[in-house]
Amino acid sequence: MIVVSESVSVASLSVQYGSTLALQDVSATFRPGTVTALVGHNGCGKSTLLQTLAGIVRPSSGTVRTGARRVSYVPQRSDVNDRMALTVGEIVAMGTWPRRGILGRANADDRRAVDDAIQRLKLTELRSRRLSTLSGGQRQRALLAQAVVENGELVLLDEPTTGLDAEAREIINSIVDDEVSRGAVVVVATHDADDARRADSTITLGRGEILWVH
Ligand SMILES: Nc1ncnc2c1ncn2[C@@H]1O[C@H](COP(=O)(O)OP(=O)(O)OP(=O)(O)O)[C@@H](O)[C@H]1O
Repeated sequence: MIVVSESVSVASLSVQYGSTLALQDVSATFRPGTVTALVGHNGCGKSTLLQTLAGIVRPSSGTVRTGARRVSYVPQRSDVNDRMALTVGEIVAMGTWPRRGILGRANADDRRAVDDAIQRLKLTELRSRRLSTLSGGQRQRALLAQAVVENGELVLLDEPTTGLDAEAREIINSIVDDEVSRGAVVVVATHDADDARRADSTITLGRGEILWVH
């Protein structure tokens, strides 16, 4: 159950990588129980905004307010190291680490959360397979299952449905709906027109600046 009711926001946010200004004076609000889609051309700053909300990238100026939220961030699957000798089950179980620490013992609730996420993302048959042996859609479902176990109040998804077939997209969309129903703030970077249509609001970025909000 989500209890954080205030919105997540960024104000006058700028992010610079060396001489590249990836975000410029971006201000936006993300409300609990809603999905916001970030859209725009390649390189317009979508991933940078997600990573700044996740606390991975530090702003050059401006503020990020996420409240006391647990953050679940799922990067673009092409950015995930697939040489890790980890099985789907192990990847999903890593979602319990924020609660118990890497060395902590998993309790019955942790095991139940992992089993539940594996079932909801239809990964039961793939549980013992290594990430490197999975298709793109299977890999995306495994990464999302880890985020589901984390049970974050701010859920950041980078191109979760890009290149996936209708069945995988349906599974992922139903998880996004569930996250929204439990009151999470969900932000999705996407090139997919359907994802943008499904969202409660859409922020269009162009060269690091907000062009439109609707
Ligand atoms: N680690 C980095 N170091 C230097 N420049 C970077 C880095 N990450 C991103 N950039 C640059 O910042 C700008 C914004 O990139 P970002 O990845 O946020 O865009 P994006 O909208 O997510 O793109 P895509 O749709 O291709 O995923 C681009 O010009 C990119 O080249």
